Amino acid sequence: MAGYNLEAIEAAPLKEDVDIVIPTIRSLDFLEQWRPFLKHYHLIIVQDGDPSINIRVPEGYDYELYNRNDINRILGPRANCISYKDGGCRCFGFMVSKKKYIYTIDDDCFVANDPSGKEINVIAQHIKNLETPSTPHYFNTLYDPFRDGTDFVRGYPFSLREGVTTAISHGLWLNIPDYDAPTQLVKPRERNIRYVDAVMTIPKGVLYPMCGMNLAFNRELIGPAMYFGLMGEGQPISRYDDMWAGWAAKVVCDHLGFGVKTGLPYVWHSKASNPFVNLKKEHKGLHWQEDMVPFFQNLRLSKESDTAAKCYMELSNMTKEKLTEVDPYFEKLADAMVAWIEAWEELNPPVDGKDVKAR
Ligand SMILES: O=c1ccn([C@@H]2O[C@H](COP(=O)(O)OP(=O)(O)O[C@H]3O[C@@H](CO)[C@H](O)[C@H]3O)[C@@H](O)[C@H]2O)c(=O)[nH]1
Ligand SMILES: [Mn+2]
Repeated sequence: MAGYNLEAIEAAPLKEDVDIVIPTIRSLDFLEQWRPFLKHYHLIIVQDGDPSINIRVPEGYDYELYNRNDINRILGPRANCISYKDGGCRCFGFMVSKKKYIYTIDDDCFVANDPSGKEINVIAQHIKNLETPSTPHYFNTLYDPFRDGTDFVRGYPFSLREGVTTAISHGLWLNIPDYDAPTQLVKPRERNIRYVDAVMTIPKGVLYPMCGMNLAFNRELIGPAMYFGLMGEGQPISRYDDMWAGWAAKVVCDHLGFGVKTGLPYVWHSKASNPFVNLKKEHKGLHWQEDMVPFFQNLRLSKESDTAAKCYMELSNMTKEKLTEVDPYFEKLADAMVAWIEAWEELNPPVDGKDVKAR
């Protein structure tokens, strides 16, 4: 099996095909440490909060920066679908990008070291995850069979070894783990010190809690489904932006025949957000997830939905139909999902009428 070796990868793989999307309501000083790995890439900075505040971008980076005034100007009435005062605003960056791949990272994430002490090139690993197939139909017990030094194990059907195209690469975090507020409250000093040297495909039909902190995806395959929901100020829920996107994108990937991987690369997550503030923001999500997860687990998209955008419009109808009984908020979210797709298609008209179809 053709393997790959990260060592052989140039320092900035596919730099013309990747945009780095960063939501920030704080500071971009963290980019100083990322310079060796990110300096060749174009940044899309989505500035949340008060647009009159000037955010300094460290020298030497090629970037575009959008604040709330820009979002309102560009999207007009549809700007209401982009969260305010929630990291979910980052999805505006996904929409305005023109690149094939997106890497999104939080502004409190730094370069992590692997057990040998080597600094981790997150982009190189995410690109390799996205450029090699996923194996959602049958679990390989030696994990990612496309890495150097491993392969499909005995008993793995050859008819399944081609795998499927990978759409999402979900990285992890050392130090501050992405725990919900109740867990943070009972384990305030817990730190993730366990570096697991593995990349795994999330099996078809299985959902997962997607964290937006260290995440890459193929925008052409799954971009329209990566809407980070309607959260933050004026909404009854926050900090479920990435969760909503992760559940929706996974059911769309399963339907369209794309794969989702999780594991390497790691970042070093430095800031523990305030658990009491987080509890206030996410408490409805703690209840509603008991309904949202079964909703996504049980839904079936129609065969006419053969692109991510069509799947997402169908998901919006299902959200309105099935989740509004949980709370009227979901009717507003369903409408925001439609506005998101309309805005996406206005900014990203399908190239020569084609949109990426199911595989
Ligand atoms: O109102 C806001 C709050 C935050 N941001 C930016 O979003 C990311 C994540 O913020 P933060 O590091 O404070 O959040 P965590 O609890 O550590 O991270 C988890 O919650 C998710 C946020 O929904 C996040 O993706 C998870 O990893 C930072 O870049 C903040 O600057 C914002 O733009 N607006
Ligand atoms: Mn954080």
